[in-house]
Amino acid sequence: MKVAKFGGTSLANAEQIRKVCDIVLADPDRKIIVVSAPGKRDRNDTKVTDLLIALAERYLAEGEAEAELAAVVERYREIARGLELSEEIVDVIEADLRERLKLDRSRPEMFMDALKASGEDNNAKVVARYLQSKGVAASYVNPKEAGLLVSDEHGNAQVLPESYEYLRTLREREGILIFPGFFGYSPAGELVTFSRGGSDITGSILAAAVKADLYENFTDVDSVFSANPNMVKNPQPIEKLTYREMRELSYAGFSVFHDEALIPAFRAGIPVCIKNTNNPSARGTMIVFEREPNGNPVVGIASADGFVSIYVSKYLMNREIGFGRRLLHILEDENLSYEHIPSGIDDISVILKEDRFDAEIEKRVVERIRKELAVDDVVVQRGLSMIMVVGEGMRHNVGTTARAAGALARAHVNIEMINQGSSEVSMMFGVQAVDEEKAVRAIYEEFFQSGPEKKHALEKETVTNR
Ligand SMILES: Nc1ncnc2c1ncn2[C@@H]1O[C@H](COP(=O)(O)OP(=O)(O)O)[C@@H](O)[C@H]1O
Ligand SMILES: N[C@@H](CC(=O)OP(=O)(O)O)C(=O)O
Repeated sequence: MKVAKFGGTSLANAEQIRKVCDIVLADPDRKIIVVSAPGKRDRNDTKVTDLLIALAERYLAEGEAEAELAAVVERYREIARGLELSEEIVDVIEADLRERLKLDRSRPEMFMDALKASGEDNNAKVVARYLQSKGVAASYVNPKEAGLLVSDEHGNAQVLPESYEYLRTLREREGILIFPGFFGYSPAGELVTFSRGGSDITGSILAAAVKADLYENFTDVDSVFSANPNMVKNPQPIEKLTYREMRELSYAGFSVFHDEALIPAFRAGIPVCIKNTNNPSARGTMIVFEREPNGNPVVGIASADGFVSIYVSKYLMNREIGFGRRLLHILEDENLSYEHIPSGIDDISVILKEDRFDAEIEKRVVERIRKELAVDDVVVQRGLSMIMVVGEGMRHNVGTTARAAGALARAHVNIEMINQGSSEVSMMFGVQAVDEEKAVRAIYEEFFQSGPEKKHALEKETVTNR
């Protein structure tokens, strides 16, 4: 049995949905189908999830949002017409949205999640209806009734372990099951969404629960590439990645697959395949426990902007017991999580996501660090990008850091910080956001375009993350 997830771009309009259904019907093992909300039809389009956020925001602010509601309903109307479905499904969707708008607005996060999730929920109903119209035994599955239980952190849910047992019973159901991605229900029965892009997580949970032979993740590119194709022209496709490599890469900016989506499949030992809805015969990228080395220590280079660094220095910091704990405690009091902590003898930097660190929080945090930790200096630097260089082969390969740093120096990119990840399969460079693309291209050229003479032939062992 296979679980197949189709992303927003794969379901953006009627033509795409027809392709998806052809793919589903082409393989009888594709039994559980996870769908996203309709995504962008072209570069300048808006995803239905973003239309729904706009709808919820306006309704929360003004108690009225007819234009925003109409924009969402129109997307489904266009799809229903293109699929030659009766208009009745559009009425059902509009009625559903109007019901959701009646929910308690005094709890904006709950209200927002209910609206956001309608994108996948209604799309799952459309896809099921279309398959039924073709005489296929397909049915929509409601995540509540199926037992997809999640924590109650709105917009950032985590699956609860008991879900797996409930969801396992999906195996026994007849026909093709169309399951909406992106949300589950808290034990109190409230709808809660995963973070953005979270339909990938739903697919992984279901694949783990039903012990699928394969989790297929259909998107709009032939494979995962060794660098973001929006930054590097024709980057090398990747045939195979280990779970650990993919987790590092997706965490660090490969938006093609959600970084939290790997864990359920990994724990259950389910291989993941990233494939293209628009070119299903392309082999795609397989994500597995281990892969053969290919002579290149680096498999991919990811990047993301929007980071801030808090640099703290204090003479003899290394001898002060509890310094790190007290520093992190200050962040914990502000409900801040951190991303990286490169450190030296007398200094330490804490890297955070910038969007959660506004000027007010910054002032409080800096004051407390100065006062409570009696430091020599504390400097906040905003506008940073993190470049992550990833590859299992880096564990056995001396000199990878020097090659990457050399490439950055030649491209005149100033390195603000380096963190050789403890996982040994990644290294991180902090650079100014303006230099992000230049940095990615420079490292890409070093490891993927410099000719065979530069490739390290040292990597002998099978790379593994078992
Ligand atoms: N390294 C990469 N390899 C492949 N695609 C990437 C990479 N980095 C970023 N992307 C982008 O991810 C996109 C697919 O992800 P997403 O838009 O979330 O798709 P979906 O709608 O299928 O969920 C691709 O179109 C591509 O622009
Ligand atoms: N529609 C949701 C969830 C999702 O996974 O979407 P997509 O498959 O289009 O990335 C979002 O936009 O966040």
